Amino acid sequence: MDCGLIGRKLGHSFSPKIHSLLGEYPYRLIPLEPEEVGNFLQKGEFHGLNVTIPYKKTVMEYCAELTPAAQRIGSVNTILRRPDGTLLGDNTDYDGFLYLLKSAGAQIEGRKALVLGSGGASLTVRAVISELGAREIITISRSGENNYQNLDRHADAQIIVNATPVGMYPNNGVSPVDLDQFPQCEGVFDLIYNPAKTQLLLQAQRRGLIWGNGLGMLVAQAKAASERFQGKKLPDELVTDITAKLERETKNILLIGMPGCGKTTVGKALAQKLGRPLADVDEAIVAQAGCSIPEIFAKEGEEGFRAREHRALVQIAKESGQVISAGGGIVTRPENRDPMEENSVVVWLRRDLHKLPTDGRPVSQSVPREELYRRRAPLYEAAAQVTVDNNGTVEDTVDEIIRRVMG
Ligand SMILES: Nc1ncnc2c1ncn2[C@@H]1O[C@H](COP(=O)(O)OP(=O)(O)O)[C@@H](O)[C@H]1O
Ligand SMILES: O=C(O)C1=C[C@@H](OP(=O)(O)O)[C@@H](O)[C@H](O)C1
Ligand SMILES: [Mg+2]
Repeated sequence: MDCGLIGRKLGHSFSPKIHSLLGEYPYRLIPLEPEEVGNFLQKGEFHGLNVTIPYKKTVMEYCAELTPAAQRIGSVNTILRRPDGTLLGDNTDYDGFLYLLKSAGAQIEGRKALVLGSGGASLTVRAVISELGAREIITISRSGENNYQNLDRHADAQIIVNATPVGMYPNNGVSPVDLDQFPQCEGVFDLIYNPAKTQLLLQAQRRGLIWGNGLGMLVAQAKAASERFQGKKLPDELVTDITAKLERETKNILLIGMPGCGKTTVGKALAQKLGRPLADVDEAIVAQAGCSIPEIFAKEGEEGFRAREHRALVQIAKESGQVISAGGGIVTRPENRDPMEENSVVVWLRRDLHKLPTDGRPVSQSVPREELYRRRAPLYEAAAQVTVDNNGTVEDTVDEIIRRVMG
């Protein structure tokens, strides 16, 4: 049984990995140029396929039959070869988005929904929301009747779904809309999964709304496709388990804590043990500035250093799957919150104050450690999801972080 994914650019697709966890069948990435698609489908050395951008509509004419979901959405993301050799076009993005809403506990019935974007993903979203009984569905597009200039018409929206690429890696940190414009909003969903939390989702989370990103949707559409490939039902827990696994593997582990508590040292050992790349924010600042941290403080003051630190963090934190050692003062600037939270599990490393060195650390030299700790402990506490003591050996600390973060 040969399966795979066709599309134009498939560089870092998660699909082969997800399908390897869903069943035992070969699943290949098959990048095709537009003129190759027809021939590939007709020649037909495959049992089942997934289809991604830009061919979800192109493939429809090669399918002898379309499922109701594929017809309604007007696009095909899953193709199945039938016993007589003809192709059935289906759409499991529908199942994927349905899962995303259900797993987040969203209530759609009777609600007014705004769908940002008018492309293929938007069609899927609208089909699902309509099926779930939304009261009104408004599509926002750049040049349509309802656009980003007249969002005030829809200030009463209760559900917002981002089906645009705005905020997607590498353009992190921007949002298609400001949620403050929607005081009645209850739930926000973003089809993007890199970063794990777009700026839109960070805003939703801070407001205490129901929210979800596109990773569960990606896994759930793959599971629905895999059920069709394998001709059998798969347990729903597989979706939750695989999503959690991918999340653990892609999220950065970001170390924060008092200056000298061991972020750089533990970070190195942790990265090595996990086989992950290591990024040290202070090292990036020094490399960029071409001089040492005490020199930066002397020339540009703490303000200058913090501005450099923020810029370095923004660049580093948008990459995935790394270990990141921050500088001790990263939590003192509110603008660092979004980049720290978008893609990382934040770990607060604690080491007894009397063990903390102060050399090469201008802040530690000007403020006594106890006083600095008094000011900063609440900030570390608020920023961290996990707290780990670093008073034993470096190896013990590394193992404890792995145990707590990787489950
Ligand atoms: N668990 C540990 N055991 C022994 N020494 C440690 C431990 N953790 C850190 N250190 C030492 O503490 C000093 C400061 O560590 P460093 O990694 O530079 O801290 P930070 O990056 O948090 O400022 C270094 O000399 C380092 O070797
Ligand atoms: O605590 C701070 O304000 C600082 C900590 C240092 O990093 P370490 O925590 O790695 O020493 C470095 O970023 C700079 O000297 C400022
Ligand atoms: Mg350090």
